[in-house]
Amino acid sequence: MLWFFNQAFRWRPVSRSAKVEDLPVDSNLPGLDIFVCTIDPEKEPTIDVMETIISAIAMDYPANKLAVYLSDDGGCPVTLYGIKEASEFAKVWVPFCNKYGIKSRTPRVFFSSMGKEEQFIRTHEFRAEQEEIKAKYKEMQNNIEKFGSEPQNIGIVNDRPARIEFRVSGILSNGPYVLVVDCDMFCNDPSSAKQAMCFFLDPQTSNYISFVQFPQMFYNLSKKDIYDNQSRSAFKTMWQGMDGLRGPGLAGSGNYLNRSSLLFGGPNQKDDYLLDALNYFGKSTMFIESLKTIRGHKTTKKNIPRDEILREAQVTDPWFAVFAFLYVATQIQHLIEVLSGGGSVTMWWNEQRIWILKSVTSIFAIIEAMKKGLGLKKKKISLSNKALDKESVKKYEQGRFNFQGAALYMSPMFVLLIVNIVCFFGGLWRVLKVKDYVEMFGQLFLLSYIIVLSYPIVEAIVTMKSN
Ligand SMILES: O=c1ccn([C@@H]2O[C@H](COP(=O)(O)OP(=O)(O)O[C@H]3O[C@H](CO)[C@@H](O)[C@H](O)[C@H]3O)[C@@H](O)[C@H]2O)c(=O)[nH]1
Repeated sequence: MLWFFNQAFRWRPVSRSAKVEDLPVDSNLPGLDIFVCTIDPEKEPTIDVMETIISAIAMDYPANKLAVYLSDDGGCPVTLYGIKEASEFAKVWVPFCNKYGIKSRTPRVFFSSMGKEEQFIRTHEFRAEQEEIKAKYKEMQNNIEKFGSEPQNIGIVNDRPARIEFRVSGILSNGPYVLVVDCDMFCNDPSSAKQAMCFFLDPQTSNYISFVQFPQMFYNLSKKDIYDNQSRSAFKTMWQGMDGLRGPGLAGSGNYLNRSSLLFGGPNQKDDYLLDALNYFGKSTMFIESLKTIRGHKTTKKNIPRDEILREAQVTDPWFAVFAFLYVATQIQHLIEVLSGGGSVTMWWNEQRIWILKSVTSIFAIIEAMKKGLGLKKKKISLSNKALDKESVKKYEQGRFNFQGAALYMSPMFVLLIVNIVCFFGGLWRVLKVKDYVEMFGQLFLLSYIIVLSYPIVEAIVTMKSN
């Protein structure tokens, strides 16, 4: 069944690329508001949040058309202090990036080994300026760190999520397009905003595109990537597959959105909401005025031939009737997808392992969704920790699985695995006794495949190395 439904992703994958040179001149580009939100400086260190803010400010987009908002749901003094420091630093950082055409516009990336290629064939003047900026960068970091070391500056004043960026920005800058990023993300290509505009401003795609989703990637992946964190299958196979069907889903962040679609539905939605605006959007007359501006907004569209900005690829997969053939073919198909994208056999193996883990542990998501559907669950957002735990990072880099803290989530996996192991030995015993090799071959093969795939969990159970 799973195989069957998954084929939909392969029917008509679409891979898109944009030609920013064909966009209208900067003065004709529409406004863009970037939203970043944070809540807890202990889980989301302010220094890191400011990297995200600086990379957003440094986007290759006309300054008078770009507004960056940071919402602090925790209302912490250190966040306010941090953004003042970051905006001061941005005053030197952005001109530097523009002057030298820097691509890695997140200072942490530029000053790390990831930014090495930016250093090639550079003048003395560049090096001198770079040193000056590095000193200012360090100063900003030290100041924020010092301020954040005082307990009264990192306390959460208000832990009720406000998420008011959308309304506030509607009154202040009201950009017809918005970008949403988490506070631990940064953009690795400053032209991404312009690339997104290619889709919004193209007369053909603008009729049906409400958002442009960029793939999310981790920058500190280890070579072994045992947890399949690079999410190749999500952003290559699934998102491109959905794009060719009825369009991909939102990935939560990393998406440029048409503000009008967010407010009123699709780009062609009628004005019903505006007719009863007070009811839908509250009593702020200023905000309602801002909605009218957005509704009436006409972007300067340039007639770009569609083929020039979008490239599409179509693949049709054959239908396999025999189960064994289906199984082998699926594995080969998966392997080819991984290898053709520059991946390795280890990556293919890790993807299979994590796929099983995710499939089995998704039982918890199903329970959560059911509770929510039945109204048994209060709305609560649990925040993921972004502060690096050195011990866990070390384990990850060494390619060692870390099950600490995951005991509950792993329990269905443990149970299934133990059932598998028992069945495997039961099957072996039957083969030796009854000698029905042909009948048992398929079952024993599948059982051993799952056991080998789950080796790290078997090891954890046997040695009880982790909690
Ligand atoms: O009450 C809250 C809770 C969260 N956040 C912010 O929301 C963002 C996302 O929260 P996080 O815990 O980081 O979510 P993750 O589970 O790590 O990320 C997943 O969920 C996000 C929200 O849907 C998506 O944007 C990501 O792509 C996806 O990886 C962060 O910037 C948080 O600071 C708030 O501002 N207020």
